[in-house]
Amino acid sequence: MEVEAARASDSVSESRWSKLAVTLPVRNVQALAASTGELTAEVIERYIQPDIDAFAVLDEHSDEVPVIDVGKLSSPESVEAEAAKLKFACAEWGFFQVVNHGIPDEVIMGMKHDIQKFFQLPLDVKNAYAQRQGDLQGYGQAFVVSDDQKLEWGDMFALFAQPPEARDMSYWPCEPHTFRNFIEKYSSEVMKLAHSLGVFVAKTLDLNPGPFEDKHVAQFLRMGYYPPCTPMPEKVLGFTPHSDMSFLTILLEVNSVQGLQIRRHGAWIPVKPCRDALLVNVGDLLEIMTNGKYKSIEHRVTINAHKERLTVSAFHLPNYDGIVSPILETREEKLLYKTVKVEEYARLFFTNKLEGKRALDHAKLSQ
Ligand SMILES: O=C(O)CCC(=O)C(=O)O
Ligand SMILES: [Fe+2]
Repeated sequence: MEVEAARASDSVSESRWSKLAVTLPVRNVQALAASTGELTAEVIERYIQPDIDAFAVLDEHSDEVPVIDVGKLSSPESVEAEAAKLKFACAEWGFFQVVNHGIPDEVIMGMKHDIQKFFQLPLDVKNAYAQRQGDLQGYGQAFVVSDDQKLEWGDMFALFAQPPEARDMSYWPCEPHTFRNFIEKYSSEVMKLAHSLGVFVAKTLDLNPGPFEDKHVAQFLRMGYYPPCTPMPEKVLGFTPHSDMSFLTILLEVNSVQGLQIRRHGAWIPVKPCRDALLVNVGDLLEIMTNGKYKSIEHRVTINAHKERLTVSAFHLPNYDGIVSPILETREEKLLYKTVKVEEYARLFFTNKLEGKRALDHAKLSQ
């Protein structure tokens, strides 16, 4: 009975998330990159990013992203020091690597293997999977809202995952044949991790974990494929600068090819992929909930001249029908953000092209 009820209300929320993913059809970049003869100056023009060099890239800071050991957060002897590191990471970086995250190695290895196989499938096979779940499951490029907009040098396959007891996997890809099973396991494990990180995050602010636990009942999995760009890798981006709408995002860097850069003190810091870690970032909704103490940081994806990059982003989102409110630590604390309706915030986020932090600016109270 309970599962049935969850299914009914979740499917309402599911179809409502799906209405947001409006995007114009554009060419598949993987196919384009493979057909070098077609890469004329005119074609590539649409991908050239005029502001790509606007800020310095500081390679020398690339191994400074904080590392959080989940094992240490769970043990009474080490929890205090590790929680202090977590607090610093969320407040000062908005990004951190997690090690000892508890996700079994075979799940991560299986997911990594099958994703690479999946992207090698013919385009029509991938497209067919994308059309099976309406707008919720997509293949190609998201957020293309106008014909003259610059395009990103990457494709994605995205799908929506409910909590394990309510999910419908019948639309998920089953090629290679183990893929659906690995997506299911990976998605569940990452959801559990997001859940426990949410609780640890609440503890670092001495807040009641309740509201932090129920803020990620839905998950979008975005599998990204960024082909090499032989003619001009330094002029294109796999993902333009944006902050994530989520509560927490957890990123798996499938083949450890570097590409992600995060905005810090006005410059871009490349993040060095770490084989045994997952990369976590604070999303807009967590910034709002913490009244700005934890930061949803802008990031972008650069492109390699010779190597493809594959990633899986797992965005953890609250219920579509809910609200997110800033939670204050003390009565004296000044309120800096509005309470947002998830539905309205999502609409704002998805209908604006992701230019920096525009959606989040709307949630700030003018001082
Ligand atoms: O693929 C990546 O490295 C990051 C992608 C990203 O920023 C996102 O999916 O929001
Ligand atoms: Fe992102």
